[in-house]
Parts: sequence; C-alpha cells; structure tokens
Amino acid sequence: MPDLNTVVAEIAAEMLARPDRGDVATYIPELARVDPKHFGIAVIDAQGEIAAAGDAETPFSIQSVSKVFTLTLALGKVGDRLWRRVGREPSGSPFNSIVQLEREEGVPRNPFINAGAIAVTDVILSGHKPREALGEILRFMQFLADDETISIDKAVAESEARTGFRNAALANYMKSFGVIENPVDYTLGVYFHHCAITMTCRQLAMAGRFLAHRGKNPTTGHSVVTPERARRINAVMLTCGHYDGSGDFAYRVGLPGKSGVGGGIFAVAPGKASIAVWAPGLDAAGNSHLGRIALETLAKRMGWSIFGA
Ligand SMILES: NC(=O)CC[C@H](N)C(=O)O
Repeated sequence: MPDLNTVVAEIAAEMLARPDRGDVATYIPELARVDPKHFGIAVIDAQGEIAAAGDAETPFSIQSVSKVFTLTLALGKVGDRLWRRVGREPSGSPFNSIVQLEREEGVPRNPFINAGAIAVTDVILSGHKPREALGEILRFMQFLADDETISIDKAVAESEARTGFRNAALANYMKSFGVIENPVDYTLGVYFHHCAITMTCRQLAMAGRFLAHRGKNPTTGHSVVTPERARRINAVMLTCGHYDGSGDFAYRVGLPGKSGVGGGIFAVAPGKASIAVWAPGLDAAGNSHLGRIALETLAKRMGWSIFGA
C-alpha cells in the first residue's frame, strides 16, 4: 500500500505545476476574483490521520458542496417524504437548467442540481425564519467539522443574490407548481447563504467523515445518520454529484463526490477516507478541472475506486 502522505504531497506538487487550470466561475462576481493558481487537498483516513498539502488551510466558497449537508439535514427532518419534493435521478443537464421542470411538474430531478437544492432548502426552512434555518445549517457544519470558526462569506452571498436571476427563475417556477412552500425570497436567501459558507479542505474533509464510515464519525463514535442513509447519500453523490459530468466522474474517479463552482470537491472512499480538494478553475460542466484530476490520481494510486483497481 503506498504511503498516503507521500501520495497526497506528490499530487499537490503535480497539480500546482500544471498549466491547464480551467476557468474560474464568473457568473457570481465575487468568485471571479479568486486566483486559479490555488490547489489544496486534505484526506482523513479511518484512524483520523490527516494527510494535507498545498492550500489545504485556505478557506474557499464551498457553493454546491453544501448541498450534501443540506440533503442530510432535510432527510433528518422529513425522512423519505423528501423524495416527493425532489427526485434522485441524474439530470443529464447543466446544474442551473430549467428544462425538465416544465415536463416533470416542477419536481427537480435530484437534490444536487440548483432546482433540487433550492427545494431541499425550502424543506429545511419550513416552520422557521430564514435566519434560524441558516443558523441551523451553519451550526451543523461547525458541529460536523468540530470547528466553530466556520462562517458565511456575506460578500459572496450578496454577490449571488444580486445576480442570481436563474435561481430566482427556478424557484419561482417551482413555486408555481407548489413545490416551494415558503416565500421565494426567503428560500433563495437561505440557499445563497448556505452556498456562501467558506471552509478549508481540512474542515470539509472533517465534516464529511460520517459518509465514509457508515454514518458515524469513527473518532468520536458519534452517529450522524444510519448506515443505510449514509449509503444512499453516497449513491446520490455518485450518480448526480457532478451534474452532467457525473458519468465521466464515476468513470474516471470511481468515488462518490460533490462539486461546487467555487472549485471544491468533497469525495468519499467508503470505509477508507474522507477527501476534499480545491482548485478554483472549472471545466465545461462547472466542476473543478484539477480537482477531478487530483481525485482521479489519488483513487488510482491508492486503489480506492469503488469499482475495483
Ligand atoms: N454548482 C454550484 O456550485 C452552483 C451553486 C451556486 N450557488 C448557484 O446557485 O449557481
């Protein structure tokens, strides 16, 4: 078995040296300012040992990676009734697409495309004020990562609120079918703010450990979800976590993973490790270009693909 620390250090050196960095997201003006030269990686094994390299301690905007955690929270609140409000099939469409909503009565294909994540946020919001719902999401992240310093970048949230016309269209369109229950502005406000949570690779890998270990943090023994639920969340990440790039990600990397337009990817090697990578430049599907290559390299060198070596 290759040494994890060595592999992680090698990957960081290789990624930092590559000229092909992808393009940073520009549709959220605050994200356009991020330097595409960054690369960070953190891997936490079953014993809690952390292998980290590059910019693993630099906070970045987690964006859609937050949707793994809002899905977990919403399932905790309403259980399998959630699947009446959102599907669990890959969309084969870009993350911000609206086309399927018309044909499928306003029910989004899965919880990771924007429409689906907005519907999930609406479930968390129900019965609460926006500030309370957002506080619950943030505290959940802080609890999972065991780190109270995790915060929301208000400038990013406001930047997206000012320019999020597509998300507003998706939310209003779902509202017309009754899929969104709360005032659209409230739901969108919470959604933009949870996407604007900033975390480091190390914090993100910490937060997601329960998904690599049958729903439990293996160090504290604390159970976050049942083993069955962890398995199912991982299944949705594998099939839908990279939008219309999900098939290619499974083919190349072979791990459940969730990307965000901030350039982060959270991935799970079941029973082995919780992983976070960050490289701000994106590919055409809006997934981190070098993040994917780094994970592909890691899975290959460690023999971690869930489909076998
Ligand atoms: N893919 C993403 O990370 C998209 C999240 C972003 N906040 C949006 O709604 O457009």
